[in-house]
Amino acid sequence: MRSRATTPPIIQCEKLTKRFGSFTAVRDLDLDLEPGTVLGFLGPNGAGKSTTIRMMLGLSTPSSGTVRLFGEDPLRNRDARARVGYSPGELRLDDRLTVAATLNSWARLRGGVDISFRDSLIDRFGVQVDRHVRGLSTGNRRKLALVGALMARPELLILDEPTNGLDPLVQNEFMSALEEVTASGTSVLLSSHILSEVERIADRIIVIRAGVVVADGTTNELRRGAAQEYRAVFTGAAPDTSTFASLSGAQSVDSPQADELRVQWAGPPRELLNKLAEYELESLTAPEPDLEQAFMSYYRSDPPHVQSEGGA
Ligand SMILES: Nc1ncnc2c1ncn2[C@@H]1O[C@H](COP(=O)(O)OP(=O)(O)OP(=O)(O)O)[C@@H](O)[C@H]1O
Repeated sequence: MRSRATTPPIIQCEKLTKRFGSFTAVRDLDLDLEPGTVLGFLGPNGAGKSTTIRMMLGLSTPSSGTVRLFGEDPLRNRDARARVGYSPGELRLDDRLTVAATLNSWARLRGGVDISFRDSLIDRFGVQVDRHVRGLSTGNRRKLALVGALMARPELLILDEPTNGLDPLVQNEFMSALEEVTASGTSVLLSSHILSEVERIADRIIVIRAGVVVADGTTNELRRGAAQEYRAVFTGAAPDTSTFASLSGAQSVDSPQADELRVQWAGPPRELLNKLAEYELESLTAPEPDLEQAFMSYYRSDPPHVQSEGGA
């Protein structure tokens, strides 16, 4: 057995960059997906997730930098691509086919489909195989694509917003199916807007915004690095919000009551505490940030270590 340390990453991006004309959609992106792990790929609309995924699959040519899939250049090596189950964010299906014919055509293209596993997925997600693709709802189209991605038990799943359009029951069923395949060693790149879904399954999370990685770590590491809310209640009227908004760690300052300030703060709190010490405080509390809030702070503003270049 090869030791984990010597096994190359399943996907490796180094300084991966994609420009469309003068617009940079992905800039200097470094990313490793280790074998047998789930990497959550999070970011707001237009962050560059799909563009990155398309380069990983050899569907788009990088402007600069490199991407390796199973150690190979995905633009040159189709064998590497054949080892991936991919569910794209935007589904392009042949409307003339039935669901069954669509699955059969994908099975012929890639080979190696486990028919009984495919049928169990069809049952599990409630896919109606005799329907025409033309009349399918967004959710039913998505279910079809997910069966297609999973059915050959690929070594790597690349899932671009896989639960988009699914009702909560199917979403849950899909996440359970995903947990089962990851338990058996499948590697996954899971791009999503839904933080709870990523947290449920990801070993590591990368957050991308405006084409740049703004956070990379385990869920707990990211939670620790994200902004913390401090709630200060003053014995008299609260100072003006601008007094605190100008401090270097302040991301936002609100005054929900005349005697209270709520400060979203990134980094060590010394500067904030020094400023607060200039006032008479009734209480100071710092509630545990929920994950949703923690990630919102990554979405909203530049952490100090990120250099923003030219607004791209
Ligand atoms: N072919 C293209 N030509 C020009 N601009 C493009 C092209 N493809 C993507 N872009 C732009 O690149 C940026 C990143 O898009 P991308 O689809 O990768 O984002 P995303 O993170 O997947 O977003 P979403 O979550 O909304 O799907 C967007 O501003 C998009 O408009």
